[in-house]
Amino acid sequence: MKTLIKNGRVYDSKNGLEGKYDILIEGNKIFAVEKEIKDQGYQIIDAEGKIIIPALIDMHTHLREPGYEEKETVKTGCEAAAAGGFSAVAAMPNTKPIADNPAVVEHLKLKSEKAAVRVYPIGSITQDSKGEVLSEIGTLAKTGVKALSDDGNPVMNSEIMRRAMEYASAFDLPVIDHCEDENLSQDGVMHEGYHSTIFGLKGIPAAAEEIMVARDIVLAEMTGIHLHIAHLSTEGSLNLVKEAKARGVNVTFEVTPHHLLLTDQAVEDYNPDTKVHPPLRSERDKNVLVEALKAGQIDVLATDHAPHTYEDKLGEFDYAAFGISGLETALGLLYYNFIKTGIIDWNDLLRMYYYKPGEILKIESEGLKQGSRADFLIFNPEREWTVDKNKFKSKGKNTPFAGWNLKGKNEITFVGGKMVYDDRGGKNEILY
Ligand SMILES: NC(=O)N[C@@H](CC(=O)O)C(=O)O
Ligand SMILES: [Zn+2]
Ligand SMILES: [Zn+2]
Repeated sequence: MKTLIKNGRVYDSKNGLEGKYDILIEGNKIFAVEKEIKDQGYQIIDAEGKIIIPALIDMHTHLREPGYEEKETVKTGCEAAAAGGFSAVAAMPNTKPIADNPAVVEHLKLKSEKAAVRVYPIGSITQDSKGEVLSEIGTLAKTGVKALSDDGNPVMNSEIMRRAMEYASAFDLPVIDHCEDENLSQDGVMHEGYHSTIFGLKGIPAAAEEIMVARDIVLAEMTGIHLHIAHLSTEGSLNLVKEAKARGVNVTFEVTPHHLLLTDQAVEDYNPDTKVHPPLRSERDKNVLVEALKAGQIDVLATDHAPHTYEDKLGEFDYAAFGISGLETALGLLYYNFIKTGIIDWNDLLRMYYYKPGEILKIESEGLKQGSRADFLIFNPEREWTVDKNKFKSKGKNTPFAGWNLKGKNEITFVGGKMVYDDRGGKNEILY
């Protein structure tokens, strides 16, 4: 049975598409994309007034399984991804146990088989992500990890990082680093600056991130590997990466929606859902990141979806867990704040949230063309909605965006030719 999506406005400039097109899908593939396809008894989805783009790829997601199933499971995390308009996520290895060996990676692959979206495993750089002994990088590569990262933790020892990069290059894997000098961040809980002083909270200076970004760039230059900086959040880090790129260093970076939209001022009510690594930064940092977004200088957008339980976030700000549950708000926030306002367009979004992550992870990301996998989303730009964490598919209700009123929402996600999410008329349904 073929399905015909009619009358949608399609954006995918890489495949020469911008305007009204009909899309015919058969099995898991796109059979045709044409100005008009005649109905020959197909199953029809009317996308009049809707926008169709390739479904997004989130290269920084925490699925928490195995070990922290109370926070999230592969099933719930992938449902959240489907609802958010993603067809694929890359899963960070900071589970329990850490994905530093083939058994944990195989477990994830098995769990992912029945999930709503595709899952690409990331292996840890060091055993138990302790930063002391390298993981078995060759074995991890054979198991199919798409990158290496100790995310959640920095690799403090520069010698270990150097060796990790050398091994990674032998297997053509990018190294994704969570840049944080722990001697500087210590037990800080928010960005160090005016607001941390006023709120009486221990700060994490911008330098804690920037020093590690600088070190990693030096090591990437020395080893020639592809370095990817996770959740870049400061002006200083951005400048370091820009300079390195200009010198020809193979470095890319990602920015999260929350660092583009919130500042350290958001911590003023001591809401633990504003507590995240790296911390929400200064107004200036945020503005500089938005300028970079506008100038086309950001490589990748990524959620850093970090779900936690209510209990993990309960109590005093100082003791709450770090992290924001981001998969179900990312696209709505980015559309309403940056696309609708003309700061970026749909093709910019695709470059940062589909093509570049696909290229970095070396995974299929061919967009909307005949013969490619039918992974796309149907977005309703007129739909008004309010972020309601109780409607999240994710177990992680920890969002600082609760109650935000947005216009424009993902309504349908197709993964491999199958509709996995349907929110027409507010159904908010996952379909298997
Ligand atoms: N971002 C966070 O604040 N938390 C992440 C870890 C990480 O991305 O560093 C988590 O795993 O909870
Ligand atoms: Zn991190
Ligand atoms: Zn993370």
